[in-house]
Amino acid sequence: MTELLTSTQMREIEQAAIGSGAVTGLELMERAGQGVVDAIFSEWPKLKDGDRAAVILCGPGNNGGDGFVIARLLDEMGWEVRAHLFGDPSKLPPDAKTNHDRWAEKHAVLSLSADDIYSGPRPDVIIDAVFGIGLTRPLPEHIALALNSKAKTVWKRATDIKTVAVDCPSGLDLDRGHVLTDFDYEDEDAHPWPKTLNMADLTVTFHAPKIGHYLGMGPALCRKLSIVDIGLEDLQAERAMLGMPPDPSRVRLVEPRFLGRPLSKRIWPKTALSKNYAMGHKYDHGHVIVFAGGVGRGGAARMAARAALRSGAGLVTVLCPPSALIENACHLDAIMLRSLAKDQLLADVVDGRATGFCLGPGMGVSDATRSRVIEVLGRRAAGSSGRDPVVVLDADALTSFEGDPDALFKHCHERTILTPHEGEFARLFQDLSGRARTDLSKVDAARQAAARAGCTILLKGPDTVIAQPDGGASLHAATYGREVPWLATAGAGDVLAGLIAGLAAPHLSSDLFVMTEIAAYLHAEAARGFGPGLIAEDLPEQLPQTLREMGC
Ligand SMILES: NC(=O)C1=CN([C@@H]2O[C@H](COP(=O)(O)OP(=O)(O)OC[C@H]3O[C@@H](n4cnc5c(N)ncnc54)[C@H](O)[C@@H]3O)[C@@H](O)[C@H]2O)[C@@H](O)CC1
Ligand SMILES: Nc1ncnc2c1ncn2[C@@H]1O[C@H](COP(=O)(O)OP(=O)(O)O)[C@@H](O)[C@H]1O
Ligand SMILES: [K+]
Repeated sequence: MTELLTSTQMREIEQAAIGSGAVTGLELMERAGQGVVDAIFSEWPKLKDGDRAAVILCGPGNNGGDGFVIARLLDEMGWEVRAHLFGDPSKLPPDAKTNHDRWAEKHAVLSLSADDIYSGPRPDVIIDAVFGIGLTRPLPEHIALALNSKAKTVWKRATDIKTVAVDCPSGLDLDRGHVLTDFDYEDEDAHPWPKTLNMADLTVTFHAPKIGHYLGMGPALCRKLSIVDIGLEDLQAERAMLGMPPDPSRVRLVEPRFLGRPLSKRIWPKTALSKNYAMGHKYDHGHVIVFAGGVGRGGAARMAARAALRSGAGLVTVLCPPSALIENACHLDAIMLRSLAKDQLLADVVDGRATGFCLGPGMGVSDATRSRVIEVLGRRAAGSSGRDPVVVLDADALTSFEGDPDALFKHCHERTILTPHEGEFARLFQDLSGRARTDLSKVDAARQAAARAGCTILLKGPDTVIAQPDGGASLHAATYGREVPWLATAGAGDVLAGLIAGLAAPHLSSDLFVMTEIAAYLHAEAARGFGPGLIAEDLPEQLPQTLREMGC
C-alpha cells in the first residue's frame, strides 16, 4: 500500500469487514498473529533452526490478543515461550480474551514488569504486543521501563536478541509519530526525546502503514517495517495514484507504488512532465524567474535557478539588483540575467510569458522582499493559457511576513506554494508549529496551514509533508532505506524551491501538487544518487542522471 491510514480509518476498515460478515474479529487476529510469525522467519530464516525461546509481552487490548496468538503459534513450533500480561485478564476485549484463555489453559501467564521479564532466561525474540493503535495516553512508568531497549542488555549477546513490535513499538502514537510521555525527559529543551526508548528491530503492521510509522520518531523506533495482508484488501482499495490529484481523506506516500505494486516508470513521473511533448518549443516548457539578493548573496538564487533549468523549464532568468549584476554575470551562462532596481516595476523587465517565479533564497528579510512577493502574486494568467504562473515562496520570502502572515495569505492563489522548514513554518503558523502541535500531526498541521494560506504547503524534513487547502496531502519519506542525512546541507532547500518552479512552470505539466511530489522525490533521489559528501551545488548536476534512471 502507498496510503497511510489513521488509527480511526484502520478501525473503520476492520469494522466494515467484520460488519459485512466477510470475516470475524477472531479470524483477523489469527491472521495478524500468523503474519507476525511469518514476517519473523522471513526476516531471520535462521530462527527456524535449533531450540528457540521467546518472550511475549501482551497488553490489555487486541494488540495483546495478537501477542497470545503469536505465543501459541511459536509454542506449537516447539519454542520455549513465556507470555507476560499487563492488565486484568477478565477485562480483555472478547477476541483477546479468547486467545488469552486458550494460552492460559496450558501455560502460566506472567505479570509484566522489568523484574519479571529480565530475571528469566535469555530469549531469541521479544515480541512487543502491549499497545498498538489503541494507545491513548503515556505508558505507565513501569511499562516504559520494561520496554526500554537498553533493558535487554542484562542478557548475554543482547544485540542478537530480536525485538519485534506488533503494529508499533508500544508507546508510539500511530497518528502523530510522537512518543507520549509524562515523565523524565533527558533535557526537554535541548532534545525532547524520552529517557527510555522502545526500539524494535522489526515492526509488523497490518493491511496498510499508519501515519505515525512515517512521521517524527516513528521510523527511528520502528526501524524496519513489514506490512502484512490480513485479507482486507478488497474492502478499501487505494483511490488516488501518484500523478493524479490526491484523495483528501487519505495521506499518500510519495513513492512509485500503487496497490502494493511498483508503478511503471512509463507512468510516473514521466507522464506528468512537459518534456514528453516532442514538438515543444522552449516557451512551451515555461519561463522561470528567480529573484536574487544583493552583492555576495546571490548563490542561493543561482542554485535555485540551475535546478529550475535542469528540471525542465525552457528558460530561466535571474533578476538581481543592479549592483549584483557583475557578480551574477560571472557565474551564469545558460541562465539569463536582468537587473531590477528596487523602485522598478517587474513588468519593466519581465513580459507576460513568465510562467513561474521563485522568491526567497538569499533575497533578504525586508519590506522590499514583501513588496516583490505581493507584486508577483498579483500577476495572473496571461493570454489564453488560463493558468496563473506558479509562485514558489521559500526562506526570506516567508520570514519577511513574520508577525503579519495574513498580509501574505490574502494574496496567495492556487498556483502558490510555500516551502518552509519547521523554523519558517513557525514564523507564519505559530499555533501549528512543532512545539505547539501536541495534539496535531505534522500532516494535519500542514493541512490546516494550507487551508489558512489558501495555497499548497511543503513542510520540510526527513518526513516532508505536502498539503493543499482541500486536505489533499502526501508524505515524502527519506526513511526506511531511503535515508539521505547528507541532504541536510546548506542550500538544499534553495535547490528544492527551484526544482518545484522548474517542474511546475511548463504549460503542459500536471498540477502544482503533483509536480511538487515529483520535485520532493527527485530531490532525494538526486541526493541518494550522489551520496555522502554532497553539497547543494551537486544536486542540479546530478539531476540528468536521476531523471534518466527514473525513465524520463
Ligand atoms: N484494527 C484491526 O484491523 C486489527 C487490529 N488488530 C490488533 O488490535 C490492535 C488494536 O487493538 P485495541 O483497539 O484493543 O488497542 P490496543 O490493544 O492498542 O490498546 C487498547 C487498550 O489499551 C488501553 N490503553 C491505552 N493506552 C494506555 C496506557 N497508556 N496505559 C494503560 N492502558 C492504556 C486502552 O484503554 C485499551 O484497553 C492493533 O494495534 C492490532 O495489533 C489485529 O488483531 C488485526 C486487525
Ligand atoms: N535528515 C534529513 N533527511 C532527508 N532530507 C532532509 C533531512 N534534513 C533536511 N532534509 C531536506 O533538506 C532540505 C533542507 O532545506 P532547508 O532547511 O530549507 O535548507 P536551506 O535553507 O539551507 O536550503 C529540505 O528539502 C529537507 O527536507
Ligand atoms: K505493540
